[in-house]
Amino acid sequence: MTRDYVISARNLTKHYGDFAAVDDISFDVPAGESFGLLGPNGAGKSTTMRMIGGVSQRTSGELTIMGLDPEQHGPQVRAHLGVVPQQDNLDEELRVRDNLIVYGRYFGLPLSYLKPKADELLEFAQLTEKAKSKVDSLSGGMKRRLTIARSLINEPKILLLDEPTTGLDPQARHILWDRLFRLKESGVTLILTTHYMDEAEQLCDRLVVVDKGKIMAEGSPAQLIREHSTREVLELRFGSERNTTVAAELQGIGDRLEPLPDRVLIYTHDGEAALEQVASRGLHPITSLVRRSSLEDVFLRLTGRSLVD
Ligand SMILES: Nc1ncnc2c1ncn2[C@@H]1O[C@H](COP(=O)(O)OP(=O)(O)OP(=O)(O)O)[C@@H](O)[C@H]1O
Repeated sequence: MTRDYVISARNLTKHYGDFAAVDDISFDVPAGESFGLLGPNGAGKSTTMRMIGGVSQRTSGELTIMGLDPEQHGPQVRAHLGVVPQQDNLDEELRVRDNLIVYGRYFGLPLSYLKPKADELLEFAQLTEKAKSKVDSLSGGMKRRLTIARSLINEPKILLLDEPTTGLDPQARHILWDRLFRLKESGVTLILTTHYMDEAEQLCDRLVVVDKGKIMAEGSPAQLIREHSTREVLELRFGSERNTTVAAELQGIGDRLEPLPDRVLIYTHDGEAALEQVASRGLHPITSLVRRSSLEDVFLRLTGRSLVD
């Protein structure tokens, strides 16, 4: 069966001593899909990525990449993979274009291929004008794009992206998302980890929600929201003292109530109607907001915690 999927994990487990960083997870990724692991810090996302990349040994379970076990066929598997690690590990001493060429040499690729390929990738990463700049003069977003360009030097079928936009400002994130979207359109399978629900919603066809090494739910962003949350959410702020105590007075409004330290969430199919009910009980929040449910709500529902600490 595994030949239908570019990645298959069965009961994949990784222990550090007694601690299960990845705890019996199974998933399959078909070719061309953009697949995400969404979860908070420490959920086991990077550990899973390292096992896929063949740089960390699993404790038990099965894992195949393009039908091959990365522990037994490391070089063949790596030839299909592009890897974008959580921390950029560019060669700061080298100029931008040379980073691509030197990296390509590790794969044994000839200069006759690498020179035009580097130019093509710089164009793709919108870094052509920076070709001769030193890496340390680039912004965070540019470094990230260069790392992605570098990961594409061997024309991988699968791109592993560990937290691709962590630490970037909104504009830099949007440029990056656009580039990743183009890669997906060109047929590259994207595997990404993120703790940003908006990133998961933007980029992932399908994702697994992970927490404490386990898969809590799996589906497309829309499916997950449909299955684990209501259509709308009414967010009320009563002030830090009142948010938790007011919950008793809100009982019965909407489908579910979630009192958080900074706000109260009311899950409902009709936020405006719920807000009217709140007012009819003589309760007056400082602010109120009706919004659509997001993956953040799914995560809160499944784990009782927020995605971002
Ligand atoms: N080499 C290691 N030795 C011991 N424990 C480790 C090691 N690497 C990771 N862990 C632990 O395994 C758990 C999962 O870590 P992992 O880095 O996979 O999480 P993550 O979901 O990627 O989060 P982050 O975004 O913070 O990297 C964490 O509790 C971490 O402390």
